[in-house]
Amino acid sequence: MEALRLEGIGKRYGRKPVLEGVSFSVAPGEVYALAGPNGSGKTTLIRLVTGLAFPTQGRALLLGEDVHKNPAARRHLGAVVEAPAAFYPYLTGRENLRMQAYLAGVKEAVSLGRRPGEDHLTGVLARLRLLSVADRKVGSYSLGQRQRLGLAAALLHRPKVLVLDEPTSGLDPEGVELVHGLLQELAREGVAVLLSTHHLQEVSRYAHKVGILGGGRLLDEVVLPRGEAYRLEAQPLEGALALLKTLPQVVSARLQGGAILFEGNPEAALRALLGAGYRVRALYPHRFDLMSYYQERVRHA
Ligand SMILES: Nc1ncnc2c1ncn2[C@@H]1O[C@H](COP(=O)(O)OP(=O)(O)OP(=O)(O)O)[C@@H](O)[C@H]1O
Repeated sequence: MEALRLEGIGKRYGRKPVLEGVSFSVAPGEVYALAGPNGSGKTTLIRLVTGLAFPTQGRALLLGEDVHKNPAARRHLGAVVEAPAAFYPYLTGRENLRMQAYLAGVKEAVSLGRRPGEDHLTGVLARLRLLSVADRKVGSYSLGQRQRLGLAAALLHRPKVLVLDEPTSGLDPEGVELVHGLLQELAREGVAVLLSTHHLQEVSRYAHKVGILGGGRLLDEVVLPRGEAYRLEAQPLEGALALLKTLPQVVSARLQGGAILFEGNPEAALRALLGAGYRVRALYPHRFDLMSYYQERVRHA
């Protein structure tokens, strides 16, 4: 089952539509990045997914449960929407997390002393490299430290879906790398991650899909190639594509701009095509440039 599913979701403020008919889904273990120019609706979408705003059309499902009809669906969710998250400045980072865990009913994080609960809290703090400041008052934290504490708080109850609005803004380069690494790790552990970002180059290293928003609509959804991708020009094109799709050594293949774009073993693909009598004009490695694609897509929207 999809971890997160949006069905034709939209939002109006008064008569002004801010978001219209957006549908997509995020599977467990998948990282979905939302991109789009300022004002395209990314934050609005994230507020809808987390139940902070109500849709004027469509619905958002977390593990099959409607977030707005059934607020308990949010037990599956970890989110950082407003940055920096609100903490008590006169309590330490650890105390703030312990209190949030208590309020959220995360039993394993509230037990005191050298018990497993404390280990869980310490583990989350360590993941965000906050152990050295964990026992300092949050009032003395830098913006980046507070932001990382916000992420730690979102992870306390081991959510199945993590939703983050611009998680790397305001972080230093090390903090940025830490967050990107952590998101990859969480995805490997099976968490579905939805994040909004302006940093396409960075997220394209590990995101599985990028949704491009423009003028309140989902303009495009790009599935990022994971393995080596190749571009192939062959005749007749449609037949060559059909043949490639039958090869076990080819992971995926599709048409793009009068050629075939595929992932898999190029030697096996070439051998099969020549063996079946296709004319192959060119075969070369393909580097997908998400930034150029995005700019092109937004310009022509
Ligand atoms: N409460 C509100 N009332 C009226 N209009 C709003 C409200 N919140 C957002 N908007 C409008 O909705 C549009 C989308 O805003 P949103 O913050 O979702 O965009 P964004 O893609 O997150 O932008 P950015 O990249 O600048 O963060 C904007 O035109 C904004 O002015």
